[in-house]
Amino acid sequence: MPRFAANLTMLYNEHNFLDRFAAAAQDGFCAVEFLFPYEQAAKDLALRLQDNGLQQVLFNAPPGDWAAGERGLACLPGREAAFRDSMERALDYAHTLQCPRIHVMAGLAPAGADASALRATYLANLAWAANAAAAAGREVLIEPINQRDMPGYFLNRQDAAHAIVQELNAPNLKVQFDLYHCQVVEGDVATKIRHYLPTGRVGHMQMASVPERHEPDGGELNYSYLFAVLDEVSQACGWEGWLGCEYRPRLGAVAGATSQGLGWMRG
Ligand SMILES: O=C(O)C(=O)[C@@H](O)CO
Ligand SMILES: [Mg+2]
Repeated sequence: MPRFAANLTMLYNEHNFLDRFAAAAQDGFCAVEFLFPYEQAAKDLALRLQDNGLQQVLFNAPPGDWAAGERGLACLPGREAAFRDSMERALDYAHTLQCPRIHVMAGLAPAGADASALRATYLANLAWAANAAAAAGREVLIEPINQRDMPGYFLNRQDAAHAIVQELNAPNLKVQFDLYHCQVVEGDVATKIRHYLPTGRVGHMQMASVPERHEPDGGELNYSYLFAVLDEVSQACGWEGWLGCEYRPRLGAVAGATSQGLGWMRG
């Protein structure tokens, strides 16, 4: 079976954020990820990891003003200074959490913006971020996200993400391959696992059912089949990454909802 990481932003919402670590460990997870940790002190998070025998495998750099609608800064001309500040903040957290990888969100394409100017800004910011992260021994990840969930998001397709990683040619810049977004945008998920994992450009994976973004035991993707493909391909090419459980439990945030929904993992 793949190595599963619990996404503490989406799972265990029946608990306070800091209590989600223990809940995940009790359910058998040994790794966690989350989106934005910045409301908590890094040292408090590190303590929860340590107390519960967990490793942090991924989190996101600050995405700009989320409440105002921003979804990352990396492709936005004129926001380079804010982007660098966000990356430095993320690297500080990564150091305390001993987290090897940081997801850097691209941002929403401003209406009417010149796509080539956005791409040039994105590439320049990613090159800077990869360089800063390399000095700290971390990886930078970029994730294609579907526009149904995030209208206007700049990076949507696997091939576009891989083209950028190839163009920048920084060994610590990789793709975050979220099977949920891949299925929504382009499909052919098993073939893409077979194609992209052996390239060495995939740094992390995530999953959820489609279209509901619930547990991976229903909807239009057959995860039993995809886990077997992932196992086979990982073994053949030596891929040793994590598969983040980035879904909203079907039962919501009622007591025990996340644990009750984990039958797919136990089976
Ligand atoms: O939405 C996703 O998928 C993610 O992985 C987040 O990090 C970005 O919203
Ligand atoms: Mg994702």
